[in-house]
Amino acid sequence: MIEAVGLTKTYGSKTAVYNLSFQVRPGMVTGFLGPNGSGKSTTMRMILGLDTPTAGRVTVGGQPFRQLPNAPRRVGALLDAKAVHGGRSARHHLLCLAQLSGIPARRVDEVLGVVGLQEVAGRRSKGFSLGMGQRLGIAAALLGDPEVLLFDEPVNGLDPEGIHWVRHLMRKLASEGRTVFVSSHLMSEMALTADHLIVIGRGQLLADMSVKDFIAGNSTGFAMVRTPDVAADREKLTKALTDAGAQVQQEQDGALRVTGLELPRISDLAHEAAVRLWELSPHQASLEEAYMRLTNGAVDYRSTADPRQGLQQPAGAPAPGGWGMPQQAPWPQPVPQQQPYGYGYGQPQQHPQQPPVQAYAPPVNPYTQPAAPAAPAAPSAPQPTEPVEDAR
Ligand SMILES: Nc1ncnc2c1ncn2[C@@H]1O[C@H](COP(=O)(O)OP(=O)(O)OP(=O)(O)O)[C@@H](O)[C@H]1O
Repeated sequence: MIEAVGLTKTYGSKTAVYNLSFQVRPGMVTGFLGPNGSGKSTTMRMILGLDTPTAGRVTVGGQPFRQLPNAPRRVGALLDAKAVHGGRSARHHLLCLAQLSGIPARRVDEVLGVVGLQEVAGRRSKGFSLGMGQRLGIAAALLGDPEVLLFDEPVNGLDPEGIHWVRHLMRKLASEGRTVFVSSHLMSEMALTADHLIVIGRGQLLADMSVKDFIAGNSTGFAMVRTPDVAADREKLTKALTDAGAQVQQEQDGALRVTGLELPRISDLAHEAAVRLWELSPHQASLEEAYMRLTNGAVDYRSTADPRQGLQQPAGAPAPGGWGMPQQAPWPQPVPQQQPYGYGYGQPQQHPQQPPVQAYAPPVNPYTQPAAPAAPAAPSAPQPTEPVEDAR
């Protein structure tokens, strides 16, 4: 188990982590989430004794990392996959780490197999792709067969097969009773991998709870309502629902996204308004939506739209000198102003890509299209070539 109590780290006038207290328990995958610069890597470095807390403490198995007997055999970590001597081969790099930690050399080939790098084990790591480097970093973390594992952005640069593999590896390690603490910005992946979440913003704890509770507590469920493609019916139903206190947003495909009313009530109101329903289904928001809503106020770095001032040429004008570009801008104009996600506490959830009802241009309702010829059956998904199982 990892335990932080009042953990604080300042760099000069910058407070990277402030008064963080949490526990990371064995037997589950704990996701560590937070916007860029929120203090995740700093926290992980303090767990591993690479940074000294300004205040508070963090222990692994009850002791500070630096006081842990045989620490490399008990804690494995992937912090920075690029922190490798590029002139060494993958096998040589792992052999060096193994020798430093008193780990038998045969273990190197085991972990090379686990991460799927056997074929390139003799190649210098400076020629490795980002994903291969990540795999090598994961191999290093597994080397000592540790009971506690920390992974900082382990799927960074991995291809879909690699992401799938990491997900299963994390879950397997946790199912063996290990403590698995993993940071990631990939919410869809975290939703599939993690059991528990610790979320920080600007160095402070925002949430410490199960994934299920996090989504339920930080998002609003909604009903998807689909009517026949008759604008008058849709408007009638929208009015009836709004009058009853619901918030109604129209989706691109004409469906209505309704919050604030239970499904039976929506059904009754549709019946009273004499509007037929083709769909009435409950939906749970995604982890990404819940995360956006929770961390909206703690984001330090937000993008603005690119105004490209002085770069746009009127149609027919000569191309800008020296660019050798076609005169027509290759993107639709004008570029819309990018808005930060607009979730606010207590506000109806506003999906950033959904236009408000008034701005709606009728889309094609797939339910009104003539039946398309049956598509050929999709071939079964090819089985990814899994790296060989850990031979321990
Ligand atoms: N050695 C350092 N010296 C000064 N400031 C630092 C140092 N390390 C981190 N910081 C600052 O502390 C804050 C937290 O950084 P940290 O790398 O821990 O964030 P993070 O959550 O891991 O970010 P990201 O998601 O972008 O990796 C940032 O503002 C960063 O600039």
